[in-house]
Parts: sequence; C-alpha cells; structure tokens
Amino acid sequence: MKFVDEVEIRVEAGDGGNGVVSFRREKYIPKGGPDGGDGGDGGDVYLEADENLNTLIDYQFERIHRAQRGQNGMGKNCTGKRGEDIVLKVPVGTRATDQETGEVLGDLTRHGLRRMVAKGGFHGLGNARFKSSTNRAPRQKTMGTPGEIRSLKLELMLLADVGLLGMPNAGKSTFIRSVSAAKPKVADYPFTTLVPNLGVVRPVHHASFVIADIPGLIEGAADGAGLGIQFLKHLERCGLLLHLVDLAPYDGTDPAVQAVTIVNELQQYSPKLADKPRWLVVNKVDLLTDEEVEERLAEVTEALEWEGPIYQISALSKKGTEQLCKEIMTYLEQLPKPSEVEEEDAQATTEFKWDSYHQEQLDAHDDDDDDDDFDDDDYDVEVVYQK
Ligand SMILES: Nc1nc2c(ncn2[C@@H]2O[C@H](COP(=O)(O)OP(=O)(O)OP(=O)(O)O)[C@@H](O)[C@H]2O)c(=O)[nH]1
Repeated sequence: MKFVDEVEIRVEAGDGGNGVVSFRREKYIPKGGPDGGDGGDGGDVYLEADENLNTLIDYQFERIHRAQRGQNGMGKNCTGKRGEDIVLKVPVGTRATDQETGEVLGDLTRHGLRRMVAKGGFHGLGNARFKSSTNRAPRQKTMGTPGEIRSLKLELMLLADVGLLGMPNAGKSTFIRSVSAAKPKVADYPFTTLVPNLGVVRPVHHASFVIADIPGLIEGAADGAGLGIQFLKHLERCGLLLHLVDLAPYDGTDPAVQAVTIVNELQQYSPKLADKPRWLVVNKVDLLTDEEVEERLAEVTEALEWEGPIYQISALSKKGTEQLCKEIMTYLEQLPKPSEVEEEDAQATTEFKWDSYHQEQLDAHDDDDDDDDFDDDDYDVEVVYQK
C-alpha cells in the first residue's frame, strides 16, 4: 500500500564563474604578466533528511530552487567566490528521482543524510593559467560550465497520524477537505476500488499531520477484502482517532445509536484500534440551535458512556475545525516519537514491508556509517495480505 506524498520540483545548480583575461598594469611595470583569475565553482543543490518534517507539502508552493552562480575571476590573480550551495530539507523517507532518466538520486532514509541532486558548474580559468615559456601574454580564458539542472520527483510514503471514524454521511470527506492543506496521492491498491480519503493538515506553520478516514475500509474488512484489514493495520500505528458523529442526520436516525454502532464495529474489527486514544467530534452543529446541540450531545455521550474530549464542529462552515486541528497537533507533538515505542510495534513490523522500512529508518539512527548499503527493495512497499 502506498500513501504517497509527491511533488515535482526543479533544481538548478549554479553555473561556474568565468575566468578572465587581465594583465598586471602598474606604474613602472609596463609589461606586467597575465593576472586574470579563475572563476568560482557554482553552488550545488542538496537534499537533506530532517526528522522534524513529515510531509513534502512546502515544496508544492515553491518549486524552483536555484543555487548561486560562481563569481567571475578578477584581475590581480583574484579567484571568484564559489557560489553558495542550497540545502533543501525533506522528511526522512523521501526518495528523489530524476524525472527524465528515472534514476533514483537518493533515498533519504536517515536524519541528517545529505544527497547532492545537482552539481554546480566548474569554474572557468583565467589567463594567468595559460602563461608559458612560449606565450608570456596569453589572451585565453575559459568560461565556467553550466550547473546541472534537473526536474526531480520527490516521494514520501506517509503514515496516517489521525484516523477518522464515522458513519456514512457523518461528514468525514467534508471535514478532511476543509482542513487539508494538501491531498496526498493514494496509489497501488490491488483488488479493490476502495480508496481512503487522506489529507495533510497543517494547523500551524511549522508542523503538519496526516489524517485518513476509516469507514469504507471497515466495510471492506467485513467483506474479507484485503484492503480493509491492511488499512486497519496501517491505522493501528496512528496516534489518535477522531470519532465524527453527525448530530443532525438528514434521515432522522438517532445520532446516539449511530455512534454506538461505529464503536461496536471498531471493537469487532480491530480491538487494537479501539484501544487508541479517541476524541468525540460532533459535526453539523450549524444545522441545530445551541440547545439542540446540547441535548443531542448529552444523548450521545450517555449512550457511549463517554468521558473523553468532545469537540463541536461544522465541517461545512469550518466552525470549530481550526481549533480542533491545533489541539490535535499539540496532542501529537507530545506523543513519544516512533523510536520510543519500538517494542510495542514489534509485531506489526513482521507483517508489512512498509513497517519494516520504517523500522529500518529507526535502526539506522543507531549506526554511524554512511547508508550506501540501504536496500532499495525495502522502499517499494508491497501489500502483504493476511489470509
Ligand atoms: N450542514 C452541514 N452539512 C454537512 C456538514 N458536514 C458535511 N455535511 C454534508 O453532509 C453530507 C455528507 O458529507 P460527506 O463529507 O460526504 O460524508 P462522509 O462521512 O464522507 O460520507 P461517506 O463518504 O458516505 O462515508 C454532504 O452533503 C455534506 O455537504 C456540516 O458541518 N454541516
């Protein structure tokens, strides 16, 4: 299974600076020798894995990245300054592929790992270099070479941080749409047309989380379709569930009954998921008066014997959604990082290559040598269906 956060960017390394032709001209030295300096090399473009990032979303807004050109050489044998490199930070787990050749330029599998993706141009030579016994006043120089330019595809496989639970029509799609800053691509689902709804939510500038809906997938699981189970497994690693309850069902069904049904289903299909921290989010409050909201909410909480956090929102009008997402972000940020819960996850990692891939990333933090031994096969995630 792949949840792919994918962007295309263009990287342009800096051109090399040109060499120059210059001759020493000083009082009393009428025929000074050549003193044209070399240019500086162009800056390179690097990608660097950063564990503080979890999506590629920023690159959807800024697509062209240019490193600085090398400075031209100068007289008096002065070499031009090297162009500055640029380092583009990407989340750990990002793969960079050259769009034209299909060549994988780097798998950024570990925090701090750096890969050059566009090499700066080489500097041109100044005429001082061409001086020889036969040519004392050379007029040659060379130009700097152009920096590499590449179109890159950056791909990141995502784990959902938040699972969204709710009856059909509860407003899950509307909610994800209204809070998402980006929609990751969901690819490679064999045997099924069910596609989970996914969104990247960025409630504050510096942080984001991935939200995924669950319901059709539970139906899939009930039918024995692989995806349902597979997806539930995937979600078992999420940090939080939101239970979205439609407080004003258009068909007049009872929100309390609906809420209980979903929780029962959840317990039936994935006890592990049912044990996850869960928040109750009542939706469509725009359709009701405050009194009606209070009344129906009381019925829901009573039926669920609910004592956890409760949020009232309107996914459609976005009332309450911003606050909710900020609190989710705060909540997720204080959760232990995956490496701290390795023990608990040990079982899941035996079943999915995706998980072993992540595990490998975590393990890799411990060893110090470079990562050239990274095995490509572990990146391409394949679904391993349970029988
Ligand atoms: N008035 C109002 N309508 C809403 C709100 N949220 C969702 N809706 C409407 O409720 C209907 C169902 O919303 P969806 O987002 O499709 O619900 P869903 O949970 O994704 O449904 P499934 O795809 O069937 O699982 C749509 O007509 C939405 O416009 C809300 O906050 N207020």
